[in-house]
Amino acid sequence: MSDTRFTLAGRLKAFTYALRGIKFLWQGEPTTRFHLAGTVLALGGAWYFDFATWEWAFVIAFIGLVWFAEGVNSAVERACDAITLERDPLIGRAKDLAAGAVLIISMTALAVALLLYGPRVVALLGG
Ligand SMILES: Nc1ncnc2c1ncn2[C@@H]1O[C@H](COP(=O)(O)OP(=O)(O)OP(=O)(O)O)[C@@H](O)[C@H]1O
Repeated sequence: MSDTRFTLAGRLKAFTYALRGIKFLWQGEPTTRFHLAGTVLALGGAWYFDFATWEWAFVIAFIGLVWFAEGVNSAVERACDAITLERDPLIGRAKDLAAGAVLIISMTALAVALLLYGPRVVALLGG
C-alpha cells in the first residue's frame, strides 16, 4: 500500500515522476513533433502579430490543453496495452475515446486559432 502522509520529500518525488512522464511523452510519442511544430507556430505568430494579453492567454491555454490531452491519450494507450495486446472491443473503444478527446481539443484549438490569426494573416497577405 502506498504511503498517504504528506511530506515534502514525497511531493518532490512525485514531481520528478511527473517530469519523467513529460520526458516519456516527448520521447515515445510520434505526434509530439507535430504538436511542437504547432506550439512554435502559435507562439511565434502571437509574438509576430503582437497579441493582446487576453489573446496570449487563449493561445497559452489551448497549447496546454492540447499537450494535456495528448499526455492523457498516451497514458490510456499504454495502460490499455498493459492490460492486453490481444484485440479486444473494450480496449479499442477506450483508445478511440481517448483519441477522440485529443481530436476535440485540437479542432477547438484550430477554430480559436482561425479566429485569432485568420484576419491578421489575411490582412498580411493583402486580402
Ligand atoms: N488491443 C486492441 N483491441 C482493439 N482495438 C485496438 C487495440 N489496439 C488498438 N486498437 C485500435 O487501433 C487504434 C489505434 O491504436 P494504437 O494503439 O495503435 O494507437 P495510435 O492512435 O496508433 O497511437 P500511437 O501511434 O501513438 O501508438 C485504436 O484507436 C483502436 O481503434
